[in-house]
Amino acid sequence: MPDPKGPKSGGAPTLRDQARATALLITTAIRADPRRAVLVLLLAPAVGACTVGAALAIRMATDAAVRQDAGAALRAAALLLAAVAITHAAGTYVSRLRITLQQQVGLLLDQRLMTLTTGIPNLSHHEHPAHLDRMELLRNQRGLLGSAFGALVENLRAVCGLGAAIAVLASIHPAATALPLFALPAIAASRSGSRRMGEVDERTAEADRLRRSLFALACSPQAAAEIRVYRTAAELRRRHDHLQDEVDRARDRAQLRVTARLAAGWLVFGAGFLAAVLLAVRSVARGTGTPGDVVLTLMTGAQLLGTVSGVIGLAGWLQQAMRAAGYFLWLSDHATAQEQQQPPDRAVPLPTPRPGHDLTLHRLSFTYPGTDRPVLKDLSLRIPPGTTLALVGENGAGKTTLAKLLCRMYEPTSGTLRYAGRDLRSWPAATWRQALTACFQDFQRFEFTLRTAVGIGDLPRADDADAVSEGLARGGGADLPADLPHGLDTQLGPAFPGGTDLSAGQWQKVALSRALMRHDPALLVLDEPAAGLDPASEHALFTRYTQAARTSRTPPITVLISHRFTTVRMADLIAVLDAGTITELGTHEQLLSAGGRYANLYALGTRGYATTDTPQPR
Ligand SMILES: Nc1ncnc2c1ncn2[C@@H]1O[C@H](COP(=O)(O)OP(=O)(O)OP(=O)(O)O)[C@@H](O)[C@H]1O
Repeated sequence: MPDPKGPKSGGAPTLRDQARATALLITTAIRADPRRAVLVLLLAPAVGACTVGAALAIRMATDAAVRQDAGAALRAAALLLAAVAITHAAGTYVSRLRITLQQQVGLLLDQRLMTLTTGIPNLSHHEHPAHLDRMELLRNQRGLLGSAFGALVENLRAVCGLGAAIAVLASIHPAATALPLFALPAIAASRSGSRRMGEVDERTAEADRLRRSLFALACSPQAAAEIRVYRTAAELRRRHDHLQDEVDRARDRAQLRVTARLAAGWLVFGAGFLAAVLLAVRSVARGTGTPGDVVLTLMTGAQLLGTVSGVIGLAGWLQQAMRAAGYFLWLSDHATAQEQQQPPDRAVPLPTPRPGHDLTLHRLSFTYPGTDRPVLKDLSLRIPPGTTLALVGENGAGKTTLAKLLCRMYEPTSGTLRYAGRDLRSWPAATWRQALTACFQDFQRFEFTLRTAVGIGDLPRADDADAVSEGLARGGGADLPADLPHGLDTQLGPAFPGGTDLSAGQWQKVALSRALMRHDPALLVLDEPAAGLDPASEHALFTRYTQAARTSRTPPITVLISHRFTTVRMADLIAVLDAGTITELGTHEQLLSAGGRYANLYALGTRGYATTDTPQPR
């Protein structure tokens, strides 16, 4: 597979890639249904080879008719019946088995895909620009993974049919065995055509991804109101069509060249076919061949034509399917590479971190992979146990990025994050995450029941009504069950029959309650947790939260990102982030009396202006 960290390959899968993809498909089929897989893999080539049986029987029948040999004619008829019955009955049986098996393979690979994509310890495959197009191709071509196995089996069947046809031609005239060679230009044209079309797919993947995202945007319920207010429907359509034209033009141009080459290849095969028939006719004229040989040449040639065009059609399918399997293997390699960056297993694994220790940033810098602009620069900071640290700063200052690093969605480019004096990388990311909980700025609206949407914040207690009610009380959502038609068991989300949609603030309360489900986390990250809450709810929530933290025996370190200064001022420690560096650090009172940036932001914020981006009143 291509370098998992590198850009798109832009070329055809290598032989090694194809061998790996074939092995992946066969082993998956065997794992999915061993009996069916073995039957299909044995019967498909046998059925392919039997396809020449009918042609052989017709040669026998023709020669028997010329000789007026009734017995031989009867034997030929029996052979014809058997060949037709075996080829068609067994062929249908193999096709049915193959179709069921390819569905099973598709499902198994879907399951593996879910495990792979959610198991990667960081977000590199979702955010790295070089990976986005591949992930998009994998998502779009995922459906081909199951049919990749089908394509493999059908190719096996066709290739065995081809081999049998060559053997039959050899029995007529040694020179006739060269007929399949005349199919090579058509096969080569088809292979290079599939490769070219694959390259076009990769080249146009970005435009196609953008086109799809415009389509999704135009159809999304979230964007519906703004699209109407700003009357952007026509503009969205124009941009969508422009991208579509770009993709279509590239595909049409490539398709034209591919078709021209294919036509030339078929002309060569036609010439070879004609030569083989002339050879058979000449043999009859010279008395070295029989009329049956001419019939057999015609039938085998026609069959070869069908088989070769089948192989060509299948080759396109197979190459496309192999490409999809290649993207799967790329993700699998990427997951392995990311896994290898985790600390090696210890003989005695480090226990999950417990609250009650310092969290320190030591000369921490970070640049997003695939970019060259540092977003965090040389940050050093000690956060004592139980401290609520508020991060403030203008949009783009790097606050969310720091939150992502704390959750190990990325690792620092240089410097370290330490907990209890240990580099966070001493723990596998999954172990570190057991010690933390978080509510993100772009939190997910999980359309489950209210109980589950909150309860999954602490899976072992997800169904425990008391634990969920406690989480709701902590997250400011105590009144939600009473407001909803079926209390905790209300299905959330408009997409479900009987589902109830929530207001933006109510969804936020669900997300916050989910984050506050866990007992005793060492770290709590709250990134704009109250942006959707009304000021009274927000104030009540944080007053309750800070009081609870101060009286708890094991309060977590809380990292709070907020543009609301009424909330920020409640924090024990405030850090002002500006273009990736900490410019001010202290308590609310210390920073106010320093009269610097924080004091300025606070004055604006408490006058009702959330950030300095908002124009100041004159
Ligand atoms: N996945 C990413 N890849 C590359 N750059 C990114 C990525 N995510 C964020 N950035 C860049 O990192 C910088 C900091 O972004 P970040 O989201 O951390 O800011 P922030 O302080 O949280 O802003 P806000 O207050 O608007 O939420 C921005 O310039 C942003 O463009």
